[in-house]
Amino acid sequence: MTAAAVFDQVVKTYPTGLLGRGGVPAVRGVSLTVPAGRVFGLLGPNRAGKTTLVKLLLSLVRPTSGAIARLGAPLSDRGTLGRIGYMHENHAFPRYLSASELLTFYGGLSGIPSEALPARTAALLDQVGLADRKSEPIARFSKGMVQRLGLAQALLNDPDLLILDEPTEGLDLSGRQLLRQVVRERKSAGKTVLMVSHVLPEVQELCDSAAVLVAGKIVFDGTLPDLVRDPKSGAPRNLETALQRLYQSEAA
Ligand SMILES: Nc1ncnc2c1ncn2[C@@H]1O[C@H](COP(=O)(O)OP(=O)(O)OP(=O)(O)O)[C@@H](O)[C@H]1O
Repeated sequence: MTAAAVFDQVVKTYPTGLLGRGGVPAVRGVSLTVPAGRVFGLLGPNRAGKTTLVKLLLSLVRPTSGAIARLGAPLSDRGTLGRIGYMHENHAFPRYLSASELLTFYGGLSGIPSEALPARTAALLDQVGLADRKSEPIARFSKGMVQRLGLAQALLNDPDLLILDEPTEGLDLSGRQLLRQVVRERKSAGKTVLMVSHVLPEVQELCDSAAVLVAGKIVFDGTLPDLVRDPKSGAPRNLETALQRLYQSEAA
């Protein structure tokens, strides 16, 4: 099975300062494979470079060096973007649109045939619990409602790779339950989910494997059971303890 994403020695330094002479090293030589058909967690402290890796995969920023394969093709193959769904950590939807209009707009951009759009948007709004508010402007939505809409938007094209960046931020208990259900359904359908999250119970419950990024470098890449296993004694630890140890490797 083709990997959903392969990063090979990827470096991303954001240019800063006059004429871009300075630079923020966000990703420093990352080699990583996100297997297809699995739920993969991307973990790490703030500023570790997680969102930058996601932006590189989505061609929102360009790598400084290294190579990236997206759904089995190089980044230059833009067609693969149509097979990805992205739930952003901070949605910037036009607030004058209604939920229904927004999904219709994005559905059109994703190439969904216009005759199929009404049924698709209605089904998704129902799935995320917004059917009764579908005609109201997004400006009237709570944060959790916008998150639900963001999830619906990311699912519009039935993506082979669903990328969730801090998806549970602002979601209430039923919203979190919905998200868990969506992730499980994607996996059962053989699709890949790449999840950036600081919410450890969700990571532990949903992810098959994970990579831990610290200061732009991978410090762990493996299964969840391996992540929580104490390297010396082999005994299982809780995920928070395991991550704290890894995050301390930042200074190394
Ligand atoms: N456009 C940009 N220009 C300059 N520096 C940037 C830019 N975007 C991100 N950075 C820097 O790159 C580093 C990694 O940022 P990134 O957003 O990838 O981290 P993250 O792991 O997603 O963090 P968080 O958990 O806080 O969301 C940080 O030092 C950040 O300040």
